Amino acid sequence: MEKSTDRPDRPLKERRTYFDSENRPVPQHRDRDERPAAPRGEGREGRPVGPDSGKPRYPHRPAADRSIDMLFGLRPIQEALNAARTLEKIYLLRGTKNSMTQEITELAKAANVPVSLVPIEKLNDLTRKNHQGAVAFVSPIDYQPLDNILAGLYEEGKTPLLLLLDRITDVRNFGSIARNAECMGVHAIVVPSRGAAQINGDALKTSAGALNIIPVCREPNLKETITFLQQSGVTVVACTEKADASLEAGSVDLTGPVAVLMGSEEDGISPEYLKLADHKLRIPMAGQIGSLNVSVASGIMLFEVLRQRLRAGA
Ligand SMILES: C[S@@+](CC[C@H](N)C(=O)[O-])C[C@H]1O[C@@H](n2cnc3c(N)ncnc32)[C@H](O)[C@@H]1O
Repeated sequence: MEKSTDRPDRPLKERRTYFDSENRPVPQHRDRDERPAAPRGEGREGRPVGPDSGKPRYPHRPAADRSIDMLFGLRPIQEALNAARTLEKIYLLRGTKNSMTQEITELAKAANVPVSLVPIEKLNDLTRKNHQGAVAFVSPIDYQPLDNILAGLYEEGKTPLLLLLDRITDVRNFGSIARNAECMGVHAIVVPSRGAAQINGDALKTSAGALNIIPVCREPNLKETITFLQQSGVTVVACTEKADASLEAGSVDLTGPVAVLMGSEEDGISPEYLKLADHKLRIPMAGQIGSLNVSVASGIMLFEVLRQRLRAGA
């Protein structure tokens, strides 16, 4: 059986800074150069592996008003970003150029919040014309930094199991995948900043509450994320109906640190991610339809990871 971990000694790469030396969250909109240095350990782009303080590694912010799920107008959105509120996405009126929209765009970029430039009709539909050229969707969850979660898992002696979702856009598929993930022992779900399903009330409901339990990490570039994970000793396994290797053959050891990669409903897994993956596995099928629903496929794949780990006594 192929061993799934062949890079035990590779260090975590440098990443962004998320916490100061007191373990307080650093607002993500600040210029990187203004941020305090990582307290200890290696960090990608100055992002620490995590302070060894015994305090919660990724504390939740004081409860924001979760009943407000949309913000209208430039000033409220700017203030929300400055207060490090978690936004799902921002719509700005196409063609508007002023200092406030420029600032919002920069703050959003630093906070990994996708911004779309949209026609006025879209904003009017959402807000009964009361938008001043800007609408934002407030997230019902706080996204968490992947580096800290990974470092925390290693420090706690756990074997990381992560789920990478490449552009899963259907909200209910996403919720259902989160439920599978939570039930199968996944430690964190990773989604791209752009092209992921909006996390909203429907997603929470379909997840049966899993999204309140399992951390979700929003990453600006999944290609870099895959490389970072591999350099951190995590084997990336692409789950694709196009793979030659079949899951039931049991040829891949999934008992080490593993990230399972699932592809989008429309296009599957991006070729550039497939190239990077350490293994590609296919779930055998006996019918005529070419592929399973991605939520079903994730459940089967994650069950195989759990099955191997239980057998190994993990
Ligand atoms: C609906 S499928 C994508 C089909 C898409 N039309 C394509 O061309 O790839 C969505 C995702 O579910 C997973 N999936 C579906 N069936 C699978 C199978 N038999 N084996 C492994 N993964 C599967 C893969 O991750 C796939 O990218």
